[in-house]
Amino acid sequence: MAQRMNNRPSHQQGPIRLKGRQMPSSTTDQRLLDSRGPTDWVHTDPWRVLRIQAEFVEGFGALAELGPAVSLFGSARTQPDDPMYEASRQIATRLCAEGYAIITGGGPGAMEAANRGASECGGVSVGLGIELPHEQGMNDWVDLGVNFRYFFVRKTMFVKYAQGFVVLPGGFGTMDELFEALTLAQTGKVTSFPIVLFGSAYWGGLVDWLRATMEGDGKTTPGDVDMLHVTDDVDEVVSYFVAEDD
Ligand SMILES: C/C(=C\CNc1ncnc2c1ncn2[C@@H]1O[C@H](COP(=O)(O)O)[C@@H](O)[C@H]1O)CO
Repeated sequence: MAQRMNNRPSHQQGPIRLKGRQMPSSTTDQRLLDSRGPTDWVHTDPWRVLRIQAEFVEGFGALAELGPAVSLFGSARTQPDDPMYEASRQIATRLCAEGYAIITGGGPGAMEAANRGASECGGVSVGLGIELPHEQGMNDWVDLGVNFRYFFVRKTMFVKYAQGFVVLPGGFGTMDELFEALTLAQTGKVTSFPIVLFGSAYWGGLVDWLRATMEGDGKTTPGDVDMLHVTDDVDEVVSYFVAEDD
């Protein structure tokens, strides 16, 4: 059968070849660059899903090769003359000397102290910042900083890239981070995740309540509260993590 000659012009669009009436009057790049159109879609959930994906991609990319790390939490309001500021700095320095990177929320107070300890020790000082209504900016001691729009994306990073948590006295933000880790450990979503509460005077009352009232009322299983290790001793914090790794 004779081959039908067909030299009509064609348009290649990625893997697709178009001819005749299927040919577009402009290129994909022209449509991308020349037009604006309505902008409402920027404020819709499908677009947010892409932004959320982008945050995960950026976070995973920045932290994938971090090596062993500990996340330190504590009040954004801890002042440099508060003994807990120095404690946070010391804990970070000592963990850094054992080869751990230090991850914090990148803010002021106990976070700044921990980043300072890690940076001064020559280790990896990570800050996972969060967009807040009153912009604070990252503390000056963060050497590797990632800023997040979404709390839940940021919280994934704290858990995914750390071997455990050290929690210094703090407010709602600190409690949120502590109880997220406890819930993940209790439900088996993370295995072997040491959580140290530093400062027995601050945490003792909460731990007593968790045992006497929450566990006493059957709302947790006996033994759940033992996931929390309370101490006032920096050496003990360090040996708790080092022993876990052995
Ligand atoms: C409110 C103040 C500063 C807020 N800046 C913060 N920057 C980064 N991360 C923060 C900030 N505030 C809270 N966080 C996170 O929660 C934890 C501390 O919260 P708390 O309520 O102070 O305990 C901390 O670990 C961060 O991850 C200045 O006054």
